[in-house]
Amino acid sequence: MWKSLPRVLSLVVRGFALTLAVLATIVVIRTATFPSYQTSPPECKLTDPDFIPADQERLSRFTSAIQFRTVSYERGVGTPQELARFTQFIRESFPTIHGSPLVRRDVVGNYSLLYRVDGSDASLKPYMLASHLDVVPITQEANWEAPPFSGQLKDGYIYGRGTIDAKHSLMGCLEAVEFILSRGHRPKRTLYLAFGHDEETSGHFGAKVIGEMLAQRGEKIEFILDEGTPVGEGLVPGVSKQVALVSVAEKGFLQLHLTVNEEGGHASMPRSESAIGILSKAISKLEDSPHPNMFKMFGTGPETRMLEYVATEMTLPYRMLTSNLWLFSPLVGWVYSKKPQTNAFARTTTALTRFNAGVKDNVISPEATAVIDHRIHPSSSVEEVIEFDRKVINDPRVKFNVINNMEPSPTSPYGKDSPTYMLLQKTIQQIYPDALVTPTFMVANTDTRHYWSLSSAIYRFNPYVMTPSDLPRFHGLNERISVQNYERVMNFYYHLIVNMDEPLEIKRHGHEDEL
Ligand SMILES: CCCCCCCC/C=C\CCCCCCCC(=O)N[C@@H](CCCCN)C(=O)O
Ligand SMILES: [Zn+2]
Ligand SMILES: [Zn+2]
Repeated sequence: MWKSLPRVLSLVVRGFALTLAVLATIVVIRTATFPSYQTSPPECKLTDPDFIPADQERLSRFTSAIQFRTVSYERGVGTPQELARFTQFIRESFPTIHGSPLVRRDVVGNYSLLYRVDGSDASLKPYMLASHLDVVPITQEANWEAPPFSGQLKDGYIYGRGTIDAKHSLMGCLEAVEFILSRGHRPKRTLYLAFGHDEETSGHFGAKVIGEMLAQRGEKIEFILDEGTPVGEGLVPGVSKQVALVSVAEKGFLQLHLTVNEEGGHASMPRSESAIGILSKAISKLEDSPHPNMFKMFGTGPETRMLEYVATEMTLPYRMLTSNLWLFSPLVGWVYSKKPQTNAFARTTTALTRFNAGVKDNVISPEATAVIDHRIHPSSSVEEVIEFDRKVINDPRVKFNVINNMEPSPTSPYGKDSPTYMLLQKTIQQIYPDALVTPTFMVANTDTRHYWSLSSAIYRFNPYVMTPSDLPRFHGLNERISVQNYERVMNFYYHLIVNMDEPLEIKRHGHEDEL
């Protein structure tokens, strides 16, 4: 038996080498032949006279919009007087829209706005552009480079709460419609503009009511475009070109309230465990046990499609990994887990957002509570997340209470078979001729959850450029937008509305073979 050992070892080594050689060959072939999902930009860009300039008048309207302190604090707790003033400002600032016989304006839930611009061809299904009037509260006001409700212009940027979330798209849509109507143009297809007033606190009194109202009217919408992911610069690992990230789905969420009740008492005679200690251990376990990495689970959801769409444009190492996710998805998953903004695409995330306990320095608190904010990956579910957390905590003294939840959204159609996705892609390329376009999903939430029954084609996209250093400005310090980006925003919506005059099914602009 020992005599044959060298022969067996040699066979094993050869087998191993052969397997490696076969794998390497497959990897090389796939890297070299991986398909490109990109199309060349359309030739017909709108020319100068057809371009909306970010002139003094438009910038001043945008600045004024930022100056309204339309803050949403908690569900049902907002700033009604500011909202009323802001909607009045909108009415006065866009006289053509508000005076047009083609436009119907409904005020919904006291402050939200729903506009219907009647198209000339009633046989076409309407589409909808959405945004919101409200903003999140200010933090660290003293550290802002310009006052947060000033709309101050500084070094080519407009500063203020709402500049990127999301008064840019609210005002951009209105500027585009005002521009089109003031030129005497009537769109072929009916267009809705839906602007909720409490998106930042879940849209319960705004978008939800708009959704119900349209559903009651029996309205079916061709496609919906709301705020969302941006044109990323340096956001997608391995891609140096700009990447327009079009969210075709949205993560779910689960806000969990955890409570521990134990005996309290005098701080001089503590028991071995306290409510605070038990809850601290529980949430520390949650932080130490992230939910499964979907890349490592060989995911086939939007997270992998997002990468495959830009694979051919990646630097060689990333290109090789992405063209061979069948082999390397665990490695890609590991890379993505390293940064918060990419980790959010890899898994269900766990954020510990509140921790409350104790009333006095020398009193042992009988109760400790915490809030966990999970954002649920499209391939998981609310039930799976609760089950996972219970197993990780594994302590019956920690009581679970679901505050609020939503399953991940359905995925909207994308790619060459979806005329609406291709129309968005074409419009994006008219504004960003050098950008790649890829489907992805939203890691945060939007008002679109209230519109699921109205349309199966729901997209979330912000037509401005963002770099990694811009991400903390979302809900954060020094929120700002460049004048150049605001101009792109207005022109994106304008181009989109013009493009919607073409029949959706028909291939356009000499790119027939690509559509
Ligand atoms: C590999 C690709 C890497 C991409 C990098 C990340 C790109 C992400 C960029 C932007 C995401 C911004 C998210 C903006 C969210 C705006 C919506 C929002 O704030 N929604 C709130 C709703 C709150 C409702 C109450 N529960 C939220 O989600 O908290
Ligand atoms: Zn927003
Ligand atoms: Zn927001």
